Amino acid sequence: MTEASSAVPEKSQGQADFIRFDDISKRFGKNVVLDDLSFSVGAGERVTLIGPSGSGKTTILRMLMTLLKPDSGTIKVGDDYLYHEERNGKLAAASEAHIRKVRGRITMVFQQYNLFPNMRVLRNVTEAPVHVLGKSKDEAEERAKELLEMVGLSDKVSSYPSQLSGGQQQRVAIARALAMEPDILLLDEVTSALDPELAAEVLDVLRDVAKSSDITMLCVTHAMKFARDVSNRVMMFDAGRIIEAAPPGEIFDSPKQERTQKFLQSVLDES
Ligand SMILES: Nc1ncnc2c1ncn2[C@@H]1O[C@H](COP(=O)(O)OP(=O)(O)OP(=O)(O)O)[C@@H](O)[C@H]1O
Repeated sequence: MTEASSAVPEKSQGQADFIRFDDISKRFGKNVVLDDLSFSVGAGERVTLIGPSGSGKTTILRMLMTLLKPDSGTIKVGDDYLYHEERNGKLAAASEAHIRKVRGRITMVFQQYNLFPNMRVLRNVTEAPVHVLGKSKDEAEERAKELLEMVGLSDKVSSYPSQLSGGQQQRVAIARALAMEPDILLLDEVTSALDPELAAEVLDVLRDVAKSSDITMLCVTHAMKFARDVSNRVMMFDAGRIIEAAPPGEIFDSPKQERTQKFLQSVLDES
């Protein structure tokens, strides 16, 4: 079993093991993607997942979104189970109603912004709060305007996504995610498709989000400076296991594992 300690940030008043993965395994055919993986994340903690391509980082985020089911093990968010291994070793998925409840607390921003192309920016942000959270149109619009101001796009509320740069579209996607008032924000390589300048704008917005809220963040990224600024903890994945987990200063300045050193060097060489 691979156990990564969970450092709870001083600022967090919340649960130390808000998100728990216990003995999670997942394989696709012969490809073992997650190998008996256990870790926990405290409420309000910001955790960055790093590691080579194919090491299982996105798989973890997708399981939290219930887009993907583990083969075995238990995943818990707060007091709610997403997947639960029973005594007989069988995997029990939580009920649909239960999953909906947990899903309502988690949102994810993807590498591709996935905005609705036929809707203006404002409606992109209000659509789910109105139809999923049941907010009134006025209330949703008021909040959407605040969020669009926060991401620096007040002047784009009436634009269509195709009229925006990639960085602007990604900032709309962040506003849209936050409009769902999540407890947990999952970020999957959100700047990988962007030029450095546009990526920097998006990362600045995320720095502000991290500073101004107590949202729990799990972030897959190659943007190491951002990870250093924002994270409480960095977890290094290799072949479906966490081989090292530590605060960013420690892992970036004096990684213990040779594999981590090599990976960080390769990221530096790329940039
Ligand atoms: N639906 C699927 N069917 C088959 N194999 C899959 C599927 N989804 C993921 N995989 C495989 O699982 C492994 C882990 O993928 P995952 O996307 O979690 O890695 P990652 O660490 O996020 O990598 P990257 O940085 O490239 O996104 C990869 O080998 C991938 O090819």
